[in-house]
Amino acid sequence: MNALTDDIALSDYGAALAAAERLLEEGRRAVETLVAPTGRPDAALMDRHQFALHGLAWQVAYVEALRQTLRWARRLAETGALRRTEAAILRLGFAEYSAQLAGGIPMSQTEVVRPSDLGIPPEAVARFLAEPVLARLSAPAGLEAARLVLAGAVAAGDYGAIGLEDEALEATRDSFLRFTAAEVTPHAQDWHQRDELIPLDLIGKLSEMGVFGLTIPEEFGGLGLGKVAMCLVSEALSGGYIGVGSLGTRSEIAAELIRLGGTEEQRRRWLPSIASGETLPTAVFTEPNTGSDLGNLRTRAVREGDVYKVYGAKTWITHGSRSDLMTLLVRTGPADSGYRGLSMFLAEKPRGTEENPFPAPGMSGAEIPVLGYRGMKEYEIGFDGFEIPASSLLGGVEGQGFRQLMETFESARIQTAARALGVAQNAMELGVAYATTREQFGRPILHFPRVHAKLAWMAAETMMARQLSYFAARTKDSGQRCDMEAGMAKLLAARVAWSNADSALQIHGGNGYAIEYPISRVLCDARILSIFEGAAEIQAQVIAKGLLGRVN
Ligand SMILES: Cc1cc2nc3c(=O)[nH]c(=O)nc-3n(C[C@H](O)[C@H](O)[C@H](O)COP(=O)(O)OP(=O)(O)OC[C@H]3O[C@@H](n4cnc5c(N)ncnc54)[C@H](O)[C@@H]3O)c2cc1C
Repeated sequence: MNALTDDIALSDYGAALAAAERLLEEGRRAVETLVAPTGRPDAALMDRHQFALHGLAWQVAYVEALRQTLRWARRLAETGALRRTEAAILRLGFAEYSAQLAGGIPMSQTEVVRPSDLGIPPEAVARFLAEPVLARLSAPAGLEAARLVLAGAVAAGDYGAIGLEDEALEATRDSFLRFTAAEVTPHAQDWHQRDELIPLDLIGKLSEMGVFGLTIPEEFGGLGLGKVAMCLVSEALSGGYIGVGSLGTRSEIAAELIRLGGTEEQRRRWLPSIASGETLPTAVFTEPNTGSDLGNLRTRAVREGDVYKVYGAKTWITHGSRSDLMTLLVRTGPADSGYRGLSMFLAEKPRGTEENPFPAPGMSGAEIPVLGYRGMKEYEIGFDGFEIPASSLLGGVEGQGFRQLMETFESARIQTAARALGVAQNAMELGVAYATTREQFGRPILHFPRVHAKLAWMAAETMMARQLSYFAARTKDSGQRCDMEAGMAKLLAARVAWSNADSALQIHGGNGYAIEYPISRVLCDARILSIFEGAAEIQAQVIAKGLLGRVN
């Protein structure tokens, strides 16, 4: 306990959390008045008051991040493992998020949502700020002391204990961190600059380590691990290169789709070869005119005897060419059938080459050059009579595709949060390395308060987003619905990845803008995280809906 600075005890943090929960309750009530005047949320009012609604979602995410960070600190304290590093994380995190809850949360760089935007009365904010521990938490001297402790720790390679409760998980994490340091980090910048596919021999090594079958049940050839393990592995690999940490994403999506929605025959046919890495899947959902609003997609599959013929256009398909199996979302119902007319197919395809990316009758396409997130390449794909056997309809029943996909979103978003944590960690480490070696005005730039404050905040917020993500993973592992938790984890971790990358690049000065410096890549990689797997605005919508209940 004496690791805690300024005599702020864990019970004081508990009081700060309770005050934040009361403010959140005020926020919920205020937003309900705006969007649910009759008791049930109204879709038109939710659109009209979207800024307030999404502000509420961010409040929820902040309060949950505080709750999970305090839980983490309490567990460490119980085992005597709460050191000055972790205490500084707790201090900075609580001080900053409390201040933002009262003063304004940046939903993006330009959209700061304030309590007044939600309709929270000024008296409620005043009551929150009157909580005695908040004034102590935000005392400048104590905050600066915490920043110095944390900046000193990260400069020595100590980013805080992550507090896993399971030794086997610690071992898994360590082995993947070692693998990443040896096999991924040294090559990442080269793969990015050359815009190359990640080598197949690395994919072979990942297969041997079980990356593609982590969460697939043992009876189907996987390791049968939970989503917490998935987080640790995804984070470790993404900490070297997001492309490597993302190789497993498509396998995770396909395996979840098949495990939950497939027939027994489809499970037996596909899960073992996905688990072994022999089958590389690709997720084929987005279309040129349909991204966030997937329920309106237009690519259609028409039944002709024993086959379906597919017509239409897809885009942004990651690993589209060098993959063997498409999880393909198309319309089998009439054009106006909305999400109820969608079906999911497990469509086999041959692997392509650079010269001929889609060597299959009825299929064509081209690469989309991108800023970052390289290593698997993105493609637009056209279908003109591409044939798939009727037996490849997932679950064997038409019209289930949207529901089947929704079932996988929680898992995919948790995995994306973990990828974001890896990118955030990578950015922070690059920032630390530069700040400790670059000298200006006769000293390492780390020693300037504006530089060490950036690093200390990166360390604090990365840990908070990490604890929130592990919480979402644990909730999923416990078998509960967790679309809100997964959305919060993805929302926050994606923002942290971006802000860490931006701050670390700033620390690099002009060199950060040079393509040869890895931070320039990490900045590009970080930017995608709040767009795909549900844009930040979509996550906020999901969280707010989850909080307010069924919509009229
Ligand atoms: C590098 C990369 C890889 C990808 N990989 C895949 C893949 O493998 N498979 C696949 O199927 N797709 C993939 N995607 C597509 C990705 O999932 C979509 O880009 C994403 O869902 C957003 O869709 P959109 O781009 O059509 O944007 P739109 O849906 O057009 O949205 C544009 C912007 O509008 C805002 N917005 C949209 N709806 C709302 C709303 N309701 N409220 C408030 N604001 C809103 C958001 O700011 C959003 O970013 C990938 C995309 C990229 C860039």
